[in-house]
Amino acid sequence: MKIFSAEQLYEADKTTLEKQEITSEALMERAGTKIFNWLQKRMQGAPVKFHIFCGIGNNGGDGLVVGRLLIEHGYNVHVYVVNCSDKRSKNFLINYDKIKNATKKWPSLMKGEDDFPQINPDDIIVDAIFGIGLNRCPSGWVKNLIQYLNRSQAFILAIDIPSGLSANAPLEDMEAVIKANHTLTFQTPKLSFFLPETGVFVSNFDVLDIGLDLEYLQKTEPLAQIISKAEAQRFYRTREKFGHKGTYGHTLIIAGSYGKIGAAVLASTAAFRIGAGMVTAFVPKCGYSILQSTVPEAMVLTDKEEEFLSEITYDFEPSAIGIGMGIGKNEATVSALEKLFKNNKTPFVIDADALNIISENRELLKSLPKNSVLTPHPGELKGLVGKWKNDYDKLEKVKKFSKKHGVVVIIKGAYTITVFNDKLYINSSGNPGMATAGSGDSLSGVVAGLLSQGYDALLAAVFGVYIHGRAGDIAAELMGYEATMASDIIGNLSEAYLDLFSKEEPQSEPMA
Ligand SMILES: NC(=O)C1=CN([C@@H]2O[C@H](COP(=O)(O)OP(=O)(O)OC[C@H]3O[C@@H](n4cnc5c(N)ncnc54)[C@H](OP(=O)(O)O)[C@@H]3O)[C@@H](O)[C@H]2O)[C@@H](O)CC1
Ligand SMILES: [K+]
Repeated sequence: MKIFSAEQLYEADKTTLEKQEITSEALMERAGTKIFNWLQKRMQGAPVKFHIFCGIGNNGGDGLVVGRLLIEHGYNVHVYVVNCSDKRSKNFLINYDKIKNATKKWPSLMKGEDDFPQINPDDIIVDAIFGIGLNRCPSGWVKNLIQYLNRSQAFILAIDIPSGLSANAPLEDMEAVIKANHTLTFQTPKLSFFLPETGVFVSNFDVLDIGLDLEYLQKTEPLAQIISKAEAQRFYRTREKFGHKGTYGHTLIIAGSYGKIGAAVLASTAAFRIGAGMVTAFVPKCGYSILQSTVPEAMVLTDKEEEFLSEITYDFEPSAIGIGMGIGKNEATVSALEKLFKNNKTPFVIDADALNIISENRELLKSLPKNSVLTPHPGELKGLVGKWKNDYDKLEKVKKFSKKHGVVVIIKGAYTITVFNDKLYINSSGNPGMATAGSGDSLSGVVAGLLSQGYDALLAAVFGVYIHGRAGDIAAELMGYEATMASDIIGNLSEAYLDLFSKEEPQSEPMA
């Protein structure tokens, strides 16, 4: 699924009206009806009280349509107009009249704090104050209203986007945003739903298809692409009937130091589980017996040092190398890394301490093999690209870094985002149970294992992140978030593969 900017959505709206020869009023009726149907399916006429807060733009217009339809179907509804300006939109005004005609009374006009209504915790609030047309921070009594609604404990359903949040621009005032329990967003989700600073206001969302012009949506380059099951199915490469272990490559995992040999174990196992034909682990001497006994399928090479890596030598041609997990930052390890990178054309996954070493020895960036996949967590990312002002600034910095060094960067987080040049791929699988030690090591093993099977760097990254997240979802379904460990994620890679082609993904489900 594609993510479009607010500007592109307005353009799509315009094209739709022209091509479908409908009025903007009809499109708003369509959008409002989608919201109403969603509610009706779940509420089934329940006598719960709805408070619908409408702004004076088209988001408010949507709120008026929903209010009218709910009232016509016998629901207990109070509609308020948050009268923050005189510049009411045309479709707001049309629907303002329509609700008056249908109900024989005007909605309540709110002009300040004295008009704030009493709201009980078991009421439902529909937030239609601002949509994607927000052009400044809510202030004054409107900001106070937003805070009042957030404090009410009532369930808040946001239309299109929680009011106060921009679709694709940074947040200026954390205190002036509706904290929605659920958001029903039109046509495509908005970029701010997926970024840590703004995504916290959108705990769950559904996408409602309002029939915007398909041709426009297909041909327009989006801000970002969401990767879910449908996309992952397309990325998957069928295993050949006459393939042999050599066909699926030989992954070299260079990982571990004294006390952190587990990182090498996890990454090697993950590389196998994702389908690498052979895996060799390169570890300090102290890791030899551990690897041989915990991953008997793997071959093991050891450094001359007992506890850390100092010189990386191997006598075969790996098809991919995963490096950095648990290696520490010993001086000898730094120069070993430098030598390894120089003139090496093997596809690389670079993780953890290898990233920290690069951050602290920036000359290493020059020898970074092109098309490497880097897998930083936020701390490691800061080391690579510098501090950022906000999540949008972060994305721009990473795009620049990716372009400059010719590498794929996986920004790990609640929604992991893969960046390659100007393109963003947002992963939809995964869960909070995966925030656990070793989860990153297993992802590096997965991506390295895919690279060695011949997936190119971007595909290995995007597909690997999806499958890894899906394995984490299956693990969490069985064990719960708290008990899920990295080895459980690896243990469920098989299920994640099987799940790719097993059953249909439910439509319009929340993506978290
Ligand atoms: N595009 C589509 O495909 C479809 C879109 N649809 C719907 O339209 C919505 C977008 O509608 P929209 O463009 O009218 O903007 P909206 O968010 O209602 O607000 C604009 C108004 O708010 C005002 N204002 C802004 N910021 C403010 C602030 N901080 N504090 C105070 N005022 C502020 C601003 O005032 P002004 O800047 O003029 O003073 C203006 O009057 C979209 O989210 C979706 O729900 C669907 O109906 C159908 C298909
Ligand atoms: K809204």
